Amino acid sequence: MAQINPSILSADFARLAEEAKAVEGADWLHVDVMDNHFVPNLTLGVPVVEALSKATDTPLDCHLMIEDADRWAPQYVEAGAGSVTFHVEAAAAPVRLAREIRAQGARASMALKPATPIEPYEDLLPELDMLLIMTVEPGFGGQAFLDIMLPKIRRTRELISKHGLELWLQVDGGVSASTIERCAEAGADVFVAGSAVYGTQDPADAVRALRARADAATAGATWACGH
Ligand SMILES: O=C(CO)[C@H](O)[C@H](O)COP(=O)(O)O
Repeated sequence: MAQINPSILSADFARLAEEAKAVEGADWLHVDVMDNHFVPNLTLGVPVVEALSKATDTPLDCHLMIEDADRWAPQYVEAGAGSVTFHVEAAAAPVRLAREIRAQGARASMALKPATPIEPYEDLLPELDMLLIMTVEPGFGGQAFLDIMLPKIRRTRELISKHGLELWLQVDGGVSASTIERCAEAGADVFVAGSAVYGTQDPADAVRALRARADAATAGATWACGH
């Protein structure tokens, strides 16, 4: 079954605990950490993640859009994240970092910006629990989905299958009712959605509807039966 991870970037930051509760039933809550250096936007850090982890039973999927990921990622595990995604462009030692995150008991995930190809990182895939392919330039919610990322999603799914890995394949940016099927058909199985969830009257229902669309698009796909 497809996993839907609402992004709190599109939530009301003055009511984060309520906004987290509004999507209980989602698989993970996606938490966008931005430092105004790696991306041109500033959001939240370790203390907010710690508070959020106490405010919801939904596990936290922290996406670090920050420099010096090697230094900071372990602190997000300590703060309560169940999955930590670092950008390969911001990590000095991605293999060591992934091993450290796993040793702390969390899922280790690596993200690629749109211009970063997957091929140089094929040998790293067994070190990861999830690979995130950005489908917008990271930094802001509400951007248009980049169709040109679909071949990269397809090639990544082929690599995962070729190596027989359990790796989850996440997409983030512009995922909505009109784009999720294309992502799912290309091989994604974990979907981050910000405005398509929090921009609706009923966020929990939006999560269910997105999951149903993704599942319908991948019915019968051999890789779509996990989780
Ligand atoms: O990482 C992100 C931006 O860098 C966000 O998670 C993403 O953009 C979600 O927002 P939307 O679904 O509205 O595109």
